[in-house]
Amino acid sequence: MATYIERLNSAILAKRAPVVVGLDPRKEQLPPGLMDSAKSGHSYYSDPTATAYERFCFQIIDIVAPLVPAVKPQAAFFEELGPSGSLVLASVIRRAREAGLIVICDAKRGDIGSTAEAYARGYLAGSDRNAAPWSADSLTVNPYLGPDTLQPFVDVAVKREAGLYVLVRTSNPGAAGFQDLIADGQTHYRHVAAAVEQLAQETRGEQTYGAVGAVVGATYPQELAELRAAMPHTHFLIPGYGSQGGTAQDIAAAFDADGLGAIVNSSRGIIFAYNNAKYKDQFAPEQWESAVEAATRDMIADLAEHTPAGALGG
Ligand SMILES: O=c1ccn([C@@H]2O[C@H](COP(=O)(O)O)[C@@H](O)[C@H]2O)c(=O)[nH]1
Repeated sequence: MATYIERLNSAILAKRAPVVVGLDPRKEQLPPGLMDSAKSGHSYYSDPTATAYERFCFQIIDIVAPLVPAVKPQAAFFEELGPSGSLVLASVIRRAREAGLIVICDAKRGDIGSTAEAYARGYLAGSDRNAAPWSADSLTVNPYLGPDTLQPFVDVAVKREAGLYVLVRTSNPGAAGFQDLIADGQTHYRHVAAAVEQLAQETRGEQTYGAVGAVVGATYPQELAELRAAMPHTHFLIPGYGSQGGTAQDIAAAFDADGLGAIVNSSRGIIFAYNNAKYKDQFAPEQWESAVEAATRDMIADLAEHTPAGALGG
């Protein structure tokens, strides 16, 4: 089999796009008709919203699978629905993997070591899709509990050829509140970055990038450039492009000269593009799928034009 980074890089090179489409279904923003048809027709799930989320995500997967290497389901929107949402999350992950997509599950897990191991076993399937019930290729991880709590995730990830993305510098407006606090003359996020880079080095084998990556927000271009220099073996998952204001120019520094080293997420900007001012005039709400495709293609072209991702496959 192949490691997470080998599978991810070959998918990025095949699609010539370092783009991950976020699957963040929100009931109030679903395209017209989806909720009504889920309520009226036969459904496997007791909650019609769960049925609507599954259909919506399956349709998005079908549209984006030929265009991008990866999807990132946001566990929160599925968990919000309770047990049926958790079943849909598993089913969406499975469907995405069957479509050939790399799946980054954004669940931001973290706990004391022995509990962290259970999270890792539940989410990290890696190269063997049947190895975990939520059979993701990689998982986002919260490092707040300390370095010892990252190790169980790393051990499971290495064993199963899976990946991790540890929160280092997040995209939200209040990121600096805790992450920029100084200890021993350095910001908290730089301490986390040093630990993550160490784990990336330990797990990279012959590859440039290790199994342990970092979440770095597109909304803080200066910190992103600084972290890229400090973390040469760490793959970056970059949220904050599009809806949160991050631009392609803001994230150009994240890529290496081959256009690798980072993958950029957009969730609302793609899946709810039909509702976005840029696409509203071109597509009626019933044409929401065409809006998804147009927004995905536009993001790919934007990154190709304004970042070293233009070098992919070239
Ligand atoms: O620092 C972070 C970490 C995670 N996220 C998640 O990414 C997506 C972003 O969605 P958009 O609609 O493209 O803004 C969402 O699932 C967040 O929970 C993040 O934004 N920032």
